[in-house]
Amino acid sequence: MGRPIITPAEMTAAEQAVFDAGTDSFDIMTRAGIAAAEFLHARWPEGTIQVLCGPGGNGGDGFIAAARLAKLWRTVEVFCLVDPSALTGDAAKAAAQWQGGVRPLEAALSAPHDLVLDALFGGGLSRPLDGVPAALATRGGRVISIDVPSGIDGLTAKPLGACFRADGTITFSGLRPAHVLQPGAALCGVVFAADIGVPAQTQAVENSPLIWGPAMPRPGPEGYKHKRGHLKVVSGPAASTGAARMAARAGLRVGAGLVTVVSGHGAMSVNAGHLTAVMLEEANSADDLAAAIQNAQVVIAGPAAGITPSTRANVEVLLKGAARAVLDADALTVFDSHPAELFKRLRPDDVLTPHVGEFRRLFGDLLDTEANKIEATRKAAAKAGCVVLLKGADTVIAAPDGQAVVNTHATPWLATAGSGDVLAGFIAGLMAQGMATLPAAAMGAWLHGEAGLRVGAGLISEDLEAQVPNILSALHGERR
Ligand SMILES: NC(=O)C1=CN([C@@H]2O[C@H](COP(=O)(O)OP(=O)(O)OC[C@H]3O[C@@H](n4cnc5c(N)ncnc54)[C@H](OP(=O)(O)O)[C@@H]3O)[C@@H](O)[C@H]2O)[C@@H](O)CC1
Ligand SMILES: Nc1ncnc2c1ncn2[C@@H]1O[C@H](COP(=O)(O)OP(=O)(O)O)[C@@H](O)[C@H]1O
Ligand SMILES: [K+]
Repeated sequence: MGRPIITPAEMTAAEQAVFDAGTDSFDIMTRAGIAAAEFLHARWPEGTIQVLCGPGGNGGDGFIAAARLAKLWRTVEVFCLVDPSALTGDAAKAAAQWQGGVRPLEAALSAPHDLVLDALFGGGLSRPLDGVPAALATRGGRVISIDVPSGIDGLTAKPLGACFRADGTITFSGLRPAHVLQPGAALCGVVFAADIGVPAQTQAVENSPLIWGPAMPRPGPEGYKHKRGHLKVVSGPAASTGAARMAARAGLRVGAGLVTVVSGHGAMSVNAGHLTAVMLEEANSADDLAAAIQNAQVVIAGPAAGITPSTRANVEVLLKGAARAVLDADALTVFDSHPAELFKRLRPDDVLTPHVGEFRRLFGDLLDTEANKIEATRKAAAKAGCVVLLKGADTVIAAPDGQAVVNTHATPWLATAGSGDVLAGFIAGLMAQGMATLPAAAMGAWLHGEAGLRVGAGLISEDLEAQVPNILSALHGERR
């Protein structure tokens, strides 16, 4: 599985279960502090360290880490927001482990150092940083944060105000939403999740080949094209056919055995002039489309389809057929004033692939009312009754039963016209070969990100599919 993404509430429940089973909470804090010290020491083996401790558990981890770093012969100075005599519980016990002096936090502002270990606030952040913590957060320099960079809310992934910008973050048991969702994720640096013996239950994971690798389609010696699935892509009108063709090529690249663009008469000649391995079929009415999709396993509708009554009629026809549907772009926007008309037709194995604008049109203000993008996408999937993939630097894929996968394996170079069409093609091409919708969406998003990373600067959407053979060969362990 990928790394679990745990909410603070799930973490608290996991912690409680461990305590109920007899483990001392200070033992857990000790493991956390030691893990933090070892993470810092392994990655940043040189330089003097300022450890900044807050008044709660995060500060407790900091004191334990300071003691461990000193044992590793690192030069450490400890600064605390409150007088150590004011600390209580495990934090007080942790402070007692630190043999050196403790200076007031303010003194850190002018003390020379190479690295900062930020142990001010983690899960207990209750208000924006102010005063000395805010000044320390914004002064720059190399920072390693414990749990989350102080000032960021672990659940919403949003800074409450001033916050640290870390080069590395060590957290425990799994990731928090702030480590994968923006804007928090961009402020965490490299994130390491240490096992401290507190296993948490969650339905959200970070995307990884570990999730879908075992289900990757791969033709055997008995394979032939009809066995690898038939994907059909509904073309836009004559002046906007490129999106459907890019989706179609992407579907073919990931292994669909047959891919056909279904086009109205007016766009036939332009499609015919541009298609080679992808086939072409004419459909001029809803009935034609219903007949055309009968031999398809998966259909894509929406890319550059046009916000027109015929796009809406096409979607309604598709959702009556047996093929699973991948609906993107205009196929979503045509339902913006009556989304319930779409939702009642969707089946659990269909997938919607909105960007944030399209998501808001269908699902209203979920992104504002829910705690974070994972929760918003989950609610959307439950409302729509199918898989929803909400695009972005943090792409969230959720199923109606609450399972969620977050893909951060991507690059901002993917923010370019047509890149979403290619993503829809990857997902649909994998589904056509029989992959279940959620893993196909997760694998499609990962492939899309990997292709984007390989192309890098200068990327245009047409470049993405050419990366697929090398990526798939690597995933299948085949030499090229
Ligand atoms: N969960 C786990 O399994 C494990 C958790 N562990 C560690 O414990 C951490 C959670 O500890 P925690 O609950 O004590 O909260 P923490 O973040 O230290 O802060 C609370 C204190 O800060 C204060 N305060 C808040 N905001 C403030 C502000 N802006 N400015 C000033 N003060 C502010 C707040 O005051 P209050 O809101 O009560 O007024 C309270 O005194 C967690 O992040 C992890 O590092 C590990 O040890 C092992 C496993
Ligand atoms: N900053 C970013 N970092 C990583 N990926 C991004 C970023 N911005 C956009 N993307 C990805 O690029 C694609 C854009 O899709 P979309 O908005 O539908 O564009 P289009 O409609 O032009 O195809 C999505 O897969 C999205 O996740
Ligand atoms: K912190």
